[in-house]
Amino acid sequence: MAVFTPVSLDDVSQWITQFPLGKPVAIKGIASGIENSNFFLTTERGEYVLTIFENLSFEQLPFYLNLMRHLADRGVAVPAPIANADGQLVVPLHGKPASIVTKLVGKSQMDPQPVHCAEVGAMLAKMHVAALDYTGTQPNLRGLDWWNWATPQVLPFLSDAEAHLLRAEMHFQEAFYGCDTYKQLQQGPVHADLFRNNVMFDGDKLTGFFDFYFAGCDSWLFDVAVTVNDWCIDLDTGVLDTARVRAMLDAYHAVRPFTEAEQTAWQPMLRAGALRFWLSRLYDLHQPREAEMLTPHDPTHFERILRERIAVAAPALY
Ligand SMILES: Nc1ncnc2c1ncn2[C@@H]1O[C@H](COP(=O)(O)OP(=O)(O)OP(=O)(O)O)[C@@H](O)[C@H]1O
Ligand SMILES: N[C@@H](CCO)C(=O)O
Repeated sequence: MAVFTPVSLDDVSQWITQFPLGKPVAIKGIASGIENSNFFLTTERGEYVLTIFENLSFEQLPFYLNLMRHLADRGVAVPAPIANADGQLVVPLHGKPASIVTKLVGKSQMDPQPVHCAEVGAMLAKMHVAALDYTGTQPNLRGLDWWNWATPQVLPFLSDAEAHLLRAEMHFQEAFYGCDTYKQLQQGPVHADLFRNNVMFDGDKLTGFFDFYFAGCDSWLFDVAVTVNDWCIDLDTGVLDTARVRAMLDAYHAVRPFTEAEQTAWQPMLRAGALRFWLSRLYDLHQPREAEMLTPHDPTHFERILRERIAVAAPALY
């Protein structure tokens, strides 16, 4: 159940007059999602998603919502945030920050085929290019600095073999992030959490990326690695499926050609993408936030992926 702050039609009838959306007709809580309270909101003008943010603040949210607005304005398939009469995308509701965005058609594709991976690859490249002139700045808050901070927090809970892997991989990634090739990688706003459950499909057609709340500025290649590590694997083993990897990378490359530096950095970056989620899942498991309500994701999934990426070279970028 993911409605932490209930909202009724009565609650929104006055509140919504600040938006150019006409009268509200229906509101329905969305059960999935673990971070925020989400609702499908139907008004005279159409269908929208209303989100009440349970953890992010009024100061933090503009980076994400302005980025989504920027992308939507440039034809990238993302929910378009709706501004109120004062041009604000984030406004209080029941004392918490809230926003309204357009509703994407379709559902998540949890058993992706090469055709879906190609759609994701092409839209990801389009998104990277479209975000280049976005003026908001924020680092990836789950980047190398966070890994360095989180590592000592989780080490006491790990077996010797896990601790050895984590220390060795942190050492490897520190060296990689410091090398000349890494410094040549194109950086810009990235989604950084583009898993299967954060993309909507209508049949085989991609209708949108959503859940931008881990977005930040990082290398484009990191975004590609995170996405490949979720969309193009056998979920039981973490082994890459060459047909899906090729479909995603070729479609990306056709929109925004990969560079030589990216080709060189590809194998270590896939390891970085696996380490990031191994570490965050370990952290959420061993250091849960107060009031955490749901079972954390399984860290061993990403430990397996990391070991696999170390042992077996992935298909080349191009
Ligand atoms: N713009 C949208 N259009 C259609 N459906 C949406 C939209 N935004 C969210 N949803 C639906 O709401 C669900 C929850 O959204 P979301 O994943 O963003 O929630 P969350 O609380 O931020 O959770 P989590 O961090 O677990 O992903 C999604 O799985 C999706 O079904
Ligand atoms: N995609 C993340 C959860 C945060 O959205 C994970 O699978 O660990």
